[in-house]
Amino acid sequence: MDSLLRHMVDMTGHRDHAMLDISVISAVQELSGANQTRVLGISSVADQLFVRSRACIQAGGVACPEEPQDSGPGEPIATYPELEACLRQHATRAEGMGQDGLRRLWLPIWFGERADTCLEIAHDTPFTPEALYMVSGIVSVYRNFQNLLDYSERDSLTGLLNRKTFDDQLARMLLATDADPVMPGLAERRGQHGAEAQWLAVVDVDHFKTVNDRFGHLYGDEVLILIANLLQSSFRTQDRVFRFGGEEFVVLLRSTTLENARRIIERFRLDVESHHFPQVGQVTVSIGFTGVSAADSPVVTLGHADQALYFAKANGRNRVCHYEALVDGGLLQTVTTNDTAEFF
Ligand SMILES: Nc1nc2c(ncn2[C@@H]2O[C@H](COP(=O)(O)OP(=O)(O)OP(=O)(O)O)[C@@H](O)[C@H]2O)c(=O)[nH]1
Repeated sequence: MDSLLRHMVDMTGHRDHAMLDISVISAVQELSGANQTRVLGISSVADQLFVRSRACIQAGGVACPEEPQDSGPGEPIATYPELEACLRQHATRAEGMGQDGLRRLWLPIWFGERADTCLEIAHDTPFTPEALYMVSGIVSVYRNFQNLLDYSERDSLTGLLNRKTFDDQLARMLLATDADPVMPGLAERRGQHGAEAQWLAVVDVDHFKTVNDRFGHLYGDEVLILIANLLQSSFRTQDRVFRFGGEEFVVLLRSTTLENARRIIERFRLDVESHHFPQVGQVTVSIGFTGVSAADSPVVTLGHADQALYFAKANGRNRVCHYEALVDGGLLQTVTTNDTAEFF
């Protein structure tokens, strides 16, 4: 019992998803005597589900060997047929046998209709009912705590990440790409040339005040939710999408060439333009984007993308503008003083 309490205190002391993942697998691993425990992330890309290991621990508390962080969205769900069937049936657990001869128990963490996290426990003997009962209890605490973390990190209208998490996500992206500059397997980069970099785009709905004024705030809110959905389906799982408030969204695009970044962002702009918004009809967005560098503070980088966005707004709207190209073309000027930049 002491051990269980100690793990509960540890789990609920975290304010960070990554640390929470590690503490839940440590608890399950130690208390159930499993051979290996993993937290799996489940993501949807172009209506296909993919599974990726987010954290893993082996018997004796030994961390599993690191997996490459960015080898695409992960393994197709078909690699896990029992889990696939379990998700389709909205069930709370699935069991199967791995190629290594170990039994597998999968426990998806459901939030309403979605389960984007799943615990996987590998063990060589069947679980006793007591062990299963205890693991289910840990999973419930994990789910509640994830919910709480999500609540503080996400925008309540759209479910996107909120402004509060931006600086941290940006720092993580820069750190991860420093450590792992090569990302094989991404469709967008196949056959492309040019240096890969990180990009930040600011997306703003055009004439949104008119949408609210003509159709009311409820339809305005619906437009924001649909744009958030389009953002999530247009960008890759490695990218990060935020709602900064009002009708402004920010996207961090990870490791791609300028040509690809422009193409992906342009594709999203077109997706919005061609989407039929119920009652409202057509809605368009203007977008400014810029390269991200560890040398610039988040405020400076956001300022660059904002300047490109204002340029797009002032020059017809429903368009994508690249800050560096505008500066190179003499259409924007930047004067850098210390850590900040001023624009004209
Ligand atoms: N429905 C709804 N409206 C919001 C929300 N947050 C901000 N707004 C509205 O968004 C509108 C933003 O209007 P403006 O900043 O004038 O910009 P705009 O009309 O989009 O014009 P341009 O950006 O110049 O194309 C305001 O009317 C705000 O009240 C929200 O959460 N829901």
